[in-house]
Amino acid sequence: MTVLTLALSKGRILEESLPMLAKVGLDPAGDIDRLLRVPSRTPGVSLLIIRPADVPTYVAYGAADLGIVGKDVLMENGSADLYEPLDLDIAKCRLSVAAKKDAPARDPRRRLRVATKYPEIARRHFAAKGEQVEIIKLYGSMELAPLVGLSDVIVDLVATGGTLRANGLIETEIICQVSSRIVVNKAAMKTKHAAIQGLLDKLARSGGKRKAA
Ligand SMILES: Nc1ncnc2c1ncn2[C@@H]1O[C@H](COP(=O)(O)OP(=O)(O)OP(=O)(O)O)[C@@H](O)[C@H]1O
Ligand SMILES: O=P(O)(O)OC[C@H]1O[C@H](OP(=O)(O)OP(=O)(O)O)[C@H](O)[C@@H]1O
Repeated sequence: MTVLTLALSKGRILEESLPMLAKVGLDPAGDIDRLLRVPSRTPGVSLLIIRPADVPTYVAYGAADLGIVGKDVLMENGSADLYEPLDLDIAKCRLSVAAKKDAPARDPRRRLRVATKYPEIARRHFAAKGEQVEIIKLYGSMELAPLVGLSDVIVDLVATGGTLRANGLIETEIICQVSSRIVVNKAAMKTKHAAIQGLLDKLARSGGKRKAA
């Protein structure tokens, strides 16, 4: 019988979280190739392997009790429906503004064009500076946009800076630091408190940083 369901962000976060999950017996019990729901090595805890952007939705609706997801996704989609008790300190990067290294000066009467997968974060960032911008929503390869004149700047994740450098872009502003977080369904935190707390304690002991309440 499933006692707890944990939603994992497939891709980079899954790869980076597996060593920590293995330490506490929460890694998949078998091969996860193509499987979307798998038992973990802890009886009663099952795992969902889903796209990062879907994790907050599964947890908010209670289809999963907990999830692992990047702070970038939480900031973009809003996380008011979720508790965020632990910072796992993995998949670390930052959200930044970047532009072409040799970009010519822009006509100040024209609004800055910003290409990004994070329209809400970008809008909030520029609004806080009193700047009205035109946001162009993209789904990947943001670095291409300034190179082909689609946008003046991008808002994207930067880790080593290698992708920016390879494409002749420079980081002009850091918006915030990003790492992966544990999120918890608010109702489950009450109804399954002991099981969830036990799991959070284990993850905290294996490297997760507790967030102030
Ligand atoms: N270069 C990076 N270094 C460290 N962490 C990163 C890096 N890029 C992304 N991340 C983190 O990993 C998360 C997932 O990134 P990943 O590239 O695996 O998926 P995605 O391409 O955003 O998702 P999807 O498959 O749904 O398009 C991001 O939300 C972010 O928190
Ligand atoms: O500063 P760096 O170390 O180069 O990392 C930054 C890159 O990493 C992410 O892309 P990812 O490699 O996940 O590819 P994707 O966006 O196509 O999934 C991000 O979107 C950047 O393109």
